[in-house]
Amino acid sequence: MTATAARGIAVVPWPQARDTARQAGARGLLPGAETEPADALGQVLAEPLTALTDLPAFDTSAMDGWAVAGPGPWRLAGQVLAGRTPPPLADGWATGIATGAQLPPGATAVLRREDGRVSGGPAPAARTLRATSEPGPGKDVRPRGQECRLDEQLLPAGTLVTAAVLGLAAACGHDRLTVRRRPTVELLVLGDELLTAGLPGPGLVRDALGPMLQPWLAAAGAELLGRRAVRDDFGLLRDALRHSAAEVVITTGGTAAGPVDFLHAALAESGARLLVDGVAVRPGHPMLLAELPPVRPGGPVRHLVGLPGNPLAAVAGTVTLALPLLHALVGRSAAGRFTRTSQGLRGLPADTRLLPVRLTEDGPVPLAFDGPAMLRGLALADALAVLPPGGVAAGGRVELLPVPN
Ligand SMILES: Nc1nc2c(c(=O)[nH]1)N[C@H]1C(S)=C(S)[C@@H](COP(=O)(O)OP(=O)(O)OC[C@H]3O[C@@H](n4cnc5c(N)ncnc54)[C@H](O)[C@@H]3O)O[C@H]1N2
Ligand code: MOO
Repeated sequence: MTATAARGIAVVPWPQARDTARQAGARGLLPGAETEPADALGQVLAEPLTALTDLPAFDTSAMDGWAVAGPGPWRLAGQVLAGRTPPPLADGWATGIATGAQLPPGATAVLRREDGRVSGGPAPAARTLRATSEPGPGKDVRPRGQECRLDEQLLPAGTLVTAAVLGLAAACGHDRLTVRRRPTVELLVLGDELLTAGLPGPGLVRDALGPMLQPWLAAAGAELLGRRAVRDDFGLLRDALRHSAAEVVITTGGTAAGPVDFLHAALAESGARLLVDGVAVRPGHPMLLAELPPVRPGGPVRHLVGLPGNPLAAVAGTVTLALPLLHALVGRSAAGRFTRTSQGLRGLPADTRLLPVRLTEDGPVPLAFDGPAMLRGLALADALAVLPPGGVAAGGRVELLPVPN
């Protein structure tokens, strides 16, 4: 029999929940805008990155030494430094050249400094260059267009702009990049028992989710409009949902069936449509995803991700629903990360298990303190391993999900 969540939607298998979040985001793909490259870091290319030039843009010396024309020995004429435009080189002549300098027209190869001997008088033209090891045609030359040609597509739309992408974009001549606008996010932290400073006391716990989710979501490309504590009050929560200006509202806590777990009721009163209400995964079982009606008639649909209050369960909800939704809103390609495990990894009979692991030479190693209310294992983890029902046998393939870093 299919397990059913309290509000009547079937609890879905973990892969289906993630797909639903991706599809919801893809329906709301955000527009692209041109930006300064430095501001594009962590955002996603809205258009393919194409080369604005051949790379290299000119035939380039790959070594310090001499540009030579034809077979040796050669007579010597001057030198070419990086940044200069050299005169042509006639057959039988050589010129000193630096790594990265433009090869003179007529040069056929580069002779490395350590492979040549110069003999003869003090005047350069009276000197002769001989090779201890004759360079074949094109040796140590990076020919124009070796890396790419003008207009060639280098990266597809959907690529995350990393430091390496900024470097490549600069190398091929870009002064602006077109990236998707960041999705706006509001984080609502629910629970009267939560403290934002000081020591946990009787019945009181420190809010562990605000400090973890805020930087994590920002690093995932969200524009945080704010993080607010919302008391355990139905009306306050309903109004916070109704009026949030964010495209994605993320709540923590209140997803289950406790006396002050008002999230389902507040969603119902706000006119929300549940897309996921409970997932066959541990931890994180009561996570949910909903569409929220626009704040003003005709405005865009908003989304709500309800993360369970137990901290590791909230992490599970983040990787299952929040990040796939946010990534799909900006069209970020959903490339999976996989590894092999040398030891068997124990799963659950019917649910997916998300397990904090360290990555070692032998594959993922489970960390202790992986209970739903704990973060101690996660804080040492390199990833969360996705263990389908029944687990993964030794030698099997395991999907890895990101953890906050
Ligand atoms: N009768 C049932 N009880 C519970 C069920 C269930 O199916 N039936 N599911 C359990 C599971 S699984 C989880 S996970 C939790 C989810 O609970 P809620 O989302 O309603 O969260 P709360 O009740 O508000 O809090 C649970 C737990 O987490 C602590 N918490 C909450 N927010 C934070 C925070 N920001 N930082 C640190 N700790 C936080 C809170 O104090 C509670 O200890 O429900 C089970 N119960
Ligand atoms: O989803 Mo809950 O995390 O199993 O405690």
